[in-house]
Amino acid sequence: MRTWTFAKGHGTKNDFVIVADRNNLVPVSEDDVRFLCDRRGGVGGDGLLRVTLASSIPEWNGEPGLWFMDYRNADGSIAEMCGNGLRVFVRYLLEEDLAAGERIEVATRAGLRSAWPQADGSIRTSMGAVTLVDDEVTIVHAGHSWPATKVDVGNPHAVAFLDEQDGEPLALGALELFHAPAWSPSEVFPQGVNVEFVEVVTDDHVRMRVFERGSGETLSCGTGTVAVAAAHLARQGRSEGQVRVDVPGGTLHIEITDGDAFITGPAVVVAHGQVQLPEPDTR
Ligand SMILES: N[C@@H](CCC[C@H](N)C(=O)O)C(=O)O
Repeated sequence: MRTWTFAKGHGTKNDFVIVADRNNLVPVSEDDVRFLCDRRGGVGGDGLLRVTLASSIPEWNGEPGLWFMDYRNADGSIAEMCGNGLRVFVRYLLEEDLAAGERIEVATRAGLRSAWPQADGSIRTSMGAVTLVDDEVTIVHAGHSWPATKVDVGNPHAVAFLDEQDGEPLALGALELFHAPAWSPSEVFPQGVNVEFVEVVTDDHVRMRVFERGSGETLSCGTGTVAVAAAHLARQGRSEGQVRVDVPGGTLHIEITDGDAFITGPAVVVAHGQVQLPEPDTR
């Protein structure tokens, strides 16, 4: 039996198990991640955030004195970036006195990201460049089809805007039945994809639901809100602007600029504890 210390946090109810392993000494298997994220058999979360020094990560070849956000989806898969996870990661660093200051830099698989804790308790983060890919894709499932825009936010997204023909916006019961493989055909998204369904409120305000690669439907996806904001502005012929994005778990404020994107939103650590991981042959 392995006993690990963990914390639990969330950003707009996109929730994460947080495990610190300063020198990256304790291996974490896909089974371990699935166990930790299991809402009935484990701690429960949409993903795992491992806090480790960038200098201990062989794939990181940037500045060494930073903390590295090692993010895993609930199914154990590795993702390049997690927008909500980044704010929660920074909240954890602050609370554990592992970082301080007006600007905190974090190493991630998608590169260096910055965070600015705000006076109101929210955290603003940089998300890097957003790329809208020209070729439109079609998401097809159970008799419905939606044109979608491919957006890269360090990780892959397909953004579909709903209209009247879809019935009551964002209340399509059928969405509950979706599974990621149904709308991530391997020839279009060989690495899988996160899919956002969007209802437009105004030119600067949208609502969305998201089905995340490796986690299923979640109550929020930070990179997804950035993808949606960029696609929403592009439909208006704009490449920059600010968009309020409502997700089932709350609201995030997105700013798209030339060459960077920013998320401002809440991030909290809600629990600390110890968890006993089963040995591989006793799961
Ligand atoms: N919830 C995250 C995104 C997590 C990774 C995603 N599921 C993927 O596989 O790309 C966010 O807040 O951005």
